[in-house]
Amino acid sequence: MSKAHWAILIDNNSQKQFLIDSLLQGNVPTTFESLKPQKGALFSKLALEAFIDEEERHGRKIINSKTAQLLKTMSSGEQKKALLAHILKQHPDFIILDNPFDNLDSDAQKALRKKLQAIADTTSLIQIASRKNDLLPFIHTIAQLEGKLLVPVNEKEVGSNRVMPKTFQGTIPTPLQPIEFEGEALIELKNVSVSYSGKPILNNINWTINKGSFWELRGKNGSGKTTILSMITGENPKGYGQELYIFGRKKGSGESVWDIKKRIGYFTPSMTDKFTGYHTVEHMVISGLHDSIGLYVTPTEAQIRLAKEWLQLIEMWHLKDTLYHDLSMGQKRLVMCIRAMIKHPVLLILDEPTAGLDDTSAHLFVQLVNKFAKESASAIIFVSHRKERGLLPDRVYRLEKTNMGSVGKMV
Ligand SMILES: Nc1ncnc2c1ncn2[C@@H]1O[C@H](COP(=O)(O)OP(=O)(O)OP(=O)(O)O)[C@@H](O)[C@H]1O
Repeated sequence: MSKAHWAILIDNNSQKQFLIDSLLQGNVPTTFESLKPQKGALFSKLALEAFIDEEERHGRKIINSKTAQLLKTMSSGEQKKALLAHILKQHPDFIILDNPFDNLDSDAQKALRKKLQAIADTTSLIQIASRKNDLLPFIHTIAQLEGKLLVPVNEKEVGSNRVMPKTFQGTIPTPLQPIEFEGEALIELKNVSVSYSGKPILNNINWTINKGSFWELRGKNGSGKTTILSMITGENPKGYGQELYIFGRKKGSGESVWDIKKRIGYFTPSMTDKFTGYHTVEHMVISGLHDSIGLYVTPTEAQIRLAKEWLQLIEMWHLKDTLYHDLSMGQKRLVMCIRAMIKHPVLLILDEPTAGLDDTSAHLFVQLVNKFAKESASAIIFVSHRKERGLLPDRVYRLEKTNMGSVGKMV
């Protein structure tokens, strides 16, 4: 007989971690009574991060023991594949799939759907989903997680991704001290190629990012998006000896990493998924002016005023004294976004910023990015796998995989 499966829809108010912990500890809500004495496994970004941590701290390779490559350096698709293979080897009775399709391109999503369909005969699946379009078609028992409470949902009532249109009132606050940059081209890659251990990843990439331009960077898993970003932020040594110009200076010509960092605003969800500090919302926003996550110095009056304007813009001023830690996921993302924007960086990089957000929160996030693009002089690179509805980039730079490494196409 086939196994029982469940889908749990979550939004900003869902206490997802509470549900996951309860299920794994055998403290299951009545809906899941049949799972009680059984062995569960977790397929999630956090589970992956725990393995990456283990590797970094103790040098223990667990899910990637068969390859020489560090888990941290694998693409999202490669990491998820390794995690699923590891889980299946343990033969769990049930698997909790926490937003399993996040960070995966359409082919990888298709392959994962097929795989999950195949294991559904022998293993119970509990899919936690922020986006309704992600629901697995063979799961018919659906509930909404409201706080800690599971509320059954009729399958027919699960609508498509309809979201309330929302626009932000007011204007983007101006910076305290604009960061100057003379010249038009912020970043130039001329015939840049990268390979790892002889495997070509990027093949003759030509891409110029000019002042004030708004780019979406697209490409399948493993196409080299992170590799390009890490060269732009100065963290990847592969840029040395190549025609790579960062804020007008050739890579390796004595540029300081600090000079690069101060001109860049950066946000990717993993920056804060593991952040455990106790800082207020107001201090988190101000910390963007110091390039730290969390504030470790006393803010000035002007900084406090500026943070107020930003928090008013996103309608979160009333939460200024709330601990960042206690915000919902959607609220956290908006706060981290304005933290990256507050200094009006010359270049703002948002790396898959909407992963894990429900439809409404993702929509709000996109509106804020569009608004900033329109009202500021900053250039933006927005990386996403999903065609993010409503995003209005000027141009798209797409990496297309070939056997000789990815080539770039401007769309
Ligand atoms: N330090 C490294 N050593 C070996 N291989 C690496 C290293 N860093 C990246 N790679 C490989 O380079 C390829 C491109 O990885 P990258 O992370 O840039 O892709 P991506 O487009 O960002 O993928 P994703 O969307 O899945 O995050 C992958 O196959 C990855 O395994």
